[in-house]
Amino acid sequence: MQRSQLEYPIRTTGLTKIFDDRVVVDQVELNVRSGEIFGLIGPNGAGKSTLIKMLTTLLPPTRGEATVAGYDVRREARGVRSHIGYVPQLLSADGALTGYENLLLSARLYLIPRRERAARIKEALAMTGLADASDRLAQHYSGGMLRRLEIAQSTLHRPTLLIMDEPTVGLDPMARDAVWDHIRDLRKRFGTTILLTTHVMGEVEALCDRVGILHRGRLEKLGTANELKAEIGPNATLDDVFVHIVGEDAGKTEGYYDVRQARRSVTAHE
Ligand SMILES: Nc1ncnc2c1ncn2[C@@H]1O[C@H](COP(=O)(O)OP(=O)(O)OP(=O)(O)O)[C@@H](O)[C@H]1O
Repeated sequence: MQRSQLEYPIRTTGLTKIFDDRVVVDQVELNVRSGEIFGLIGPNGAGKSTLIKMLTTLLPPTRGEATVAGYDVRREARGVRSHIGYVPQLLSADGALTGYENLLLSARLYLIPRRERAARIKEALAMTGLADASDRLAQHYSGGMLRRLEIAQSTLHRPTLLIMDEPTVGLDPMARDAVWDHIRDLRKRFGTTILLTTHVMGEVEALCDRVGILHRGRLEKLGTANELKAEIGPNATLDDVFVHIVGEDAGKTEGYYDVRQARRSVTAHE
């Protein structure tokens, strides 16, 4: 079965996570289409990261079903893992290694044959605009360069699906635009399906084909940005939609904050 050519690389039914007695993800029904860039938004604590962790097999669901790249997250975790790329919220690049060495490590991790590694890494460096910085230690990279390196690391094996938890948090507008361009490029070149979480409405408008609004664990709305806005009124913004759905919890939504504060592990090597 060619699972990588599925119509829906992500399908969930009644997906639920309960920590102790607390329902953190509540019966989520989500179908992400092949080749789409899907944005998941929600206030802090809405359950976005928990949902992503279930999809990436890092957390077992309490109830419900999910297939990712055609594999069941509970029973076929290895299949899921080998067909996805995952960029977590916290820094995953190793600051004590160069950009090239980080990519080589990922190439080994993803079992890319030795004879293909150098070409794959060269292509990834060119795509992310990091070729000139490949011999520098990652701890000297800017926040935007680190993010692009991490995306390159997590897509070296050409995954069907790339899942990113807040890929542009803390980045300045130029660095953010470069990450967006890279995400679009991945979709264009390889047909990669992309699921990302964000707090930034502009990111959803600029980048995402469809958006889901998660509030207190429930997927309250799903559609294109224009569809969601049209439901509220003729001149509504996505912010209006968000406030309409999450109410006072909108205040719990962070905007930008410093990438180095949010992602400390690179400094652990300094
Ligand atoms: N391992 C855990 N044990 C108990 N509670 C947890 C655990 N992980 C997350 N939670 C709780 O689940 C809720 C949802 O957390 P989650 O990180 O999924 O939200 P989020 O939408 O990603 O928020 P943020 O935007 O702040 O990253 C939070 O209240 C959090 O405290």
